[in-house]
Amino acid sequence: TWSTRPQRLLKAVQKKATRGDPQSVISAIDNFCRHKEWAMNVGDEKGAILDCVVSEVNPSTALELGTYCGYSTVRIARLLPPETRLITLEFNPDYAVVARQVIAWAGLQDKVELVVGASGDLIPQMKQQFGVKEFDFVFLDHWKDRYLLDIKLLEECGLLRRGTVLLADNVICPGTPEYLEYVRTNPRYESRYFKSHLEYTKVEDGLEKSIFLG
Ligand SMILES: O=C(NCCCCCn1ccc2cnccc21)c1cc(-c2ccc(F)cc2)cc(O)c1O
Ligand SMILES: [Mg+2]
Repeated sequence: TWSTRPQRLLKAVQKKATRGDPQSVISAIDNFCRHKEWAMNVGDEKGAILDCVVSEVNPSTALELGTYCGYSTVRIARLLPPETRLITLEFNPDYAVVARQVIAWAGLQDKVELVVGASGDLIPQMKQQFGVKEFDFVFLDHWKDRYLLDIKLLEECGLLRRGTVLLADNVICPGTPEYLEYVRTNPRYESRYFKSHLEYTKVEDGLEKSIFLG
């Protein structure tokens, strides 16, 4: 039976990275994706911007939509102080199996709660089921046509507060035009575009940082 790309990425982490060393896990994935097989991690260039925003926000409770193999999960969780938590949602159970092992290899499993399911079903459960009061930071990296629906859902569920920072991947490639239009024109958001490139390529892409003004 053939292995999948996420399984081959995990093998590269287990071969090249040091257990308990998040930076070595990040480097192992970036090297695999740059030199062996492209994969849709946020990557090192956009990842550095993600690091800056996470460090600036220093969130107590963070949400990631779209775990994939756990690359951005590790990037975010490695910057979180003790007693803070990152909830990450993944729709594809096979991706989740790989991501759990990548996150564990980095030694970050105590900071991360990986939940398998669809954002539309899980976001309304965040307060009751997951004991979340509100999110300080949200990283959007899932289905591009769900970004706008899901920030409206987060608003409706009272999960955003004045100052919550939303950071969206792929606003140029593959692109999220309705989302961009909304956060850039709605007076309840203060938005800024960070120009970058599609992971491991020269194609333009970028991150949109939007602060919810309440
Ligand atoms: O599609 C992308 N990501 C989403 C994958 C599926 C997420 C599913 N999912 C996860 C949680 C969750 C919760 N609820 C509902 C659904 C949910 C993506 C694609 C590209 C890309 C690909 C080809 C190309 F030629 C150029 C660019 C680059 C990226 O960086 C990406 O992120
Ligand atoms: Mg992405």
